[in-house]
Amino acid sequence: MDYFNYTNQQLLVEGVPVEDIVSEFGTPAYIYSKATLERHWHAFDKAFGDHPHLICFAVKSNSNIAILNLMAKLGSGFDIVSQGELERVLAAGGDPKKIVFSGVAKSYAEIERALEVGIRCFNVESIPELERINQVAEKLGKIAPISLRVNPDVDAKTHPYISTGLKENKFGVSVNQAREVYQLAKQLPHIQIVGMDCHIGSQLTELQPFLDATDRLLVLMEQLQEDGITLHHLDLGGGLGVPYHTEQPPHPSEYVSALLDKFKDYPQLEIILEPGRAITANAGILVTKVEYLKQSEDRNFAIVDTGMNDMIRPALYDAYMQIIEVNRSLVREENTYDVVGPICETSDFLGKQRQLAIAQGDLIAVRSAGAYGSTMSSTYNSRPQAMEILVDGNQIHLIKARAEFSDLWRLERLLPES
Ligand SMILES: Cc1ncc(COP(=O)(O)O)c(C=O)c1O
Ligand SMILES: N[C@@H](CCCC[NH3+])C(=O)O
Repeated sequence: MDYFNYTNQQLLVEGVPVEDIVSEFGTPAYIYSKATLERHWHAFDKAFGDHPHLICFAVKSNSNIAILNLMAKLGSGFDIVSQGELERVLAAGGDPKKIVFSGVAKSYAEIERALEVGIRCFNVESIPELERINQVAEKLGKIAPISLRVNPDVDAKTHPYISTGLKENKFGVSVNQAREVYQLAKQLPHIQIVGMDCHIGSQLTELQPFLDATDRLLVLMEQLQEDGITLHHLDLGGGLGVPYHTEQPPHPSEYVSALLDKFKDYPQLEIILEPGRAITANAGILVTKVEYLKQSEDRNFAIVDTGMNDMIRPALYDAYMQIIEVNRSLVREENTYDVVGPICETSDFLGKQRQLAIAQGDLIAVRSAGAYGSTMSSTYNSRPQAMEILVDGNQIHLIKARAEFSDLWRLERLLPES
């Protein structure tokens, strides 16, 4: 069941007309469906059956505290990449024992805080980071659980900016060096080796790169066994894509069952996944109002009240996001529009050359906006970020209000009078 659908040509979220939500709260607004978030999380979790596993939701895809709280209630773990994300997860009631900490630049303070709260493990991305973790753990009198992020040198066949598993990328330790690094880790007194991880990229639409990466990790895991190192878990990262347009990525259940095929001989080995986009993207839309329709010699522009400050994916990756009318019962002439925002940048577009039947004042929605939308937003041009709303059946929750203008400079200071 799709919780975003049209009834009488009105866009609804879990049965609630988007127009009603907007008339109460205004625009621009991210609107999420709780039932969709839950369904997507369960699709991963259930597909594992009895095999030991942990779904660690990638916080970077959507870090709204209400959504993290929802994930925590489902029993989810979390993949974090900063102390900020750690504090959010804790504030949302997440269990520290289910947190894995990725990222290439963990600071002393971040490592200290993570050890203090007792996270599940550090996904270590380099030798100097390993040494730093050992040093901080020694200072605190603790043993740090670690997994080594292995860069398997697999082409994820995605946009180059979101491909992470090639040897020219900054992430992880090369698959050829990893055995040595594990040897080093074994000798460090405040390090406990618990696993191995990889993450080869985001918005992957094919299974093969995931399977190739898994094969490489399994070979390495066997070699480590010869070296007297037994892993408790393998973490295969996130990255499963979603249909933004014409893509046909595998369903989470198909993806998990293809992975599980590789682990038939390892019934005790816990598998961790770090999905972000596949849980959140299609659980949210970004609703915006058409301020102006402008005709130039060359184009028709639909100028809306949100743009790259709230949704940067089209500007950053030339990403295609579907744009739909909220009320299709209105009588409007259909036209081809570039849908652009208010920001003073030529890259400030949400979509180009789109067929839309709209007039000034109408509402339109950017689909698949639940992932990497609000989390990548900014206040550029001093525009408060879009509010966030979660629909739960017939209940509508404002989960992030739109800032007042004065909030925008709350941390800034006037110079003293001279
Ligand atoms: C280490 C790590 N894990 C998980 C994710 C989540 O990826 P996705 O949202 O594509 O599932 C990312 C982002 O690409 C990541 O860098
Ligand atoms: N932010 C990206 C994905 C990168 C994921 C983080 N490693 C996107 O919107 O598609």
